[in-house]
Amino acid sequence: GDVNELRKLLGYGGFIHNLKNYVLRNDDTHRESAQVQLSSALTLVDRVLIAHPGHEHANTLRVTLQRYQNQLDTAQTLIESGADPTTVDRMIVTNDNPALAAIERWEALEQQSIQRAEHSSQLMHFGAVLLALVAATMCWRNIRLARRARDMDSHFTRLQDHERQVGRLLNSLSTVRDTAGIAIFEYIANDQTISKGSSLASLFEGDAPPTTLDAALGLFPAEFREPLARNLRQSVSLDSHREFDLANHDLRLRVTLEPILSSGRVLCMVQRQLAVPRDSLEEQRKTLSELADTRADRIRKLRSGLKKAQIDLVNLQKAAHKDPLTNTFNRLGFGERLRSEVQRARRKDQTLGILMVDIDHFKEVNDTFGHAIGDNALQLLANTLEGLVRSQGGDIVGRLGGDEFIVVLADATASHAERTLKMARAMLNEEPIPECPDINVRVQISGGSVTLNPATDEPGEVIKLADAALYRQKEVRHLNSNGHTIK
Ligand SMILES: Nc1nc2c(ncn2[C@@H]2O[C@H](COP(=O)(O)OP(=O)(O)OP(=O)(O)O)[C@@H](O)[C@H]2O)c(=O)[nH]1
Repeated sequence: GDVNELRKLLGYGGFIHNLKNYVLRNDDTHRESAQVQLSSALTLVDRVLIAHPGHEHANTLRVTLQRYQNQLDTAQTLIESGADPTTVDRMIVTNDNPALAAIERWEALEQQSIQRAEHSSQLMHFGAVLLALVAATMCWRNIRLARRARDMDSHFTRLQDHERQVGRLLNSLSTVRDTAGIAIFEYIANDQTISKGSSLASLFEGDAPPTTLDAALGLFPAEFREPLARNLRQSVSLDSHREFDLANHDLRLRVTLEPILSSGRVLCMVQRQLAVPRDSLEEQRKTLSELADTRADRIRKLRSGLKKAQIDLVNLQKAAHKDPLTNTFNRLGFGERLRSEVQRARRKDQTLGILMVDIDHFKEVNDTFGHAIGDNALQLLANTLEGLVRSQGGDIVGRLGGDEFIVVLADATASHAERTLKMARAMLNEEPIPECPDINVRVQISGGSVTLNPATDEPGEVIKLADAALYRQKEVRHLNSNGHTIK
């Protein structure tokens, strides 16, 4: 606005024009107009310079306007002093108007800055648009992401629903598989006439219901017909079931027949067919191998039990044949061994030496030192006799009861037995009874000996003879010892 105003004040019809008219016509009105225009222009420029002290074009214009003021003042002085107007005009006023050139430059500059401002505002505008675009894009992306997240959420929910549905479906499928095979045929029996239950009419799908017993029975599997007919006729309860493998299916059909009774009569028969999953081959194999393992385990246990029982039996047999205190044969064991020894001797045509032994006054040992010491005396005698017989061969030592022992010597006679008795006495004479408080006490024995010839003798009789010989000797010893046998 200032530049336009200056152009008006200084341009065509402005200061130069009025100055020229004043000089050439000496017209004060033109001079005053020129002065007003020049003053206004100076005021304007000064105002610009106050706002923009360093304004290059305003400064140039200010200098030019100062020169104009000088021209006007000089022209006025010359004109008033009567100088020739044309000369003054030629000298002072020229057609040249440097102020206009300055204004032009100023204007160009302003134009330029306006353009720049416009340019930068365009740039800013562009930037703003760009930012808006970026923001919009981001916003749009966010929206898209949010939408995708929501889509995924709902997709996930749908998947879960689907999964639940599939689960339900699978459950119901297995239920269906278990129960789909159930078919119920119901018949009402009325004596020999069978009529179909009306509520189950649909099962026959339009076929005429069976009206006779035979026709109705024909609907059941062959193996049920006979028992069903019998039960229907006899009006008794039937509880029967059969299972069939369904060919080409992994299923077994379990068919049951159940009578519905009323007042002791069969009202109707209900046949239930239940399809059950058949064990897979692998499961069957597994079950079989488990069964085999269990059986093998049981057989192993049985075997080891049997072995133990056999050992126990042998031990028991041994125990049954032995005297637990002295480990010599008891009466039972001795009898068995004697029989086999007699047979052997008979085969070999040999005789046996029999020796019966008894402790003298054994009762006194028990009474004086107690039963435990008495036991030790019995063991000492048994060990002595065992030590004198041949461990390998047919010799036998047995305890017939109490303090009475018997010795059988294979391939021997009574004199062998007598020698054994002497040796036993000699050894016992050297040996105190174990743990006996009186170390001078010795086990003293009496003995009776005989020869057993299996070819002619009866063993029982021979043993009685030996016993008699023993008691004879006992009597002699008692007599000699005067009743004092414990030394
Ligand atoms: N310590 C002990 N004593 C026994 C056992 N069996 C029997 N007796 C005892 O042995 C004694 C046998 O006595 P008898 O044979 O009648 O008499 P004895 O004192 O030996 O007299 P004689 O034979 O006539 O010399 C009894 O007192 C029985 O109680 C036993 O296993 N251990």
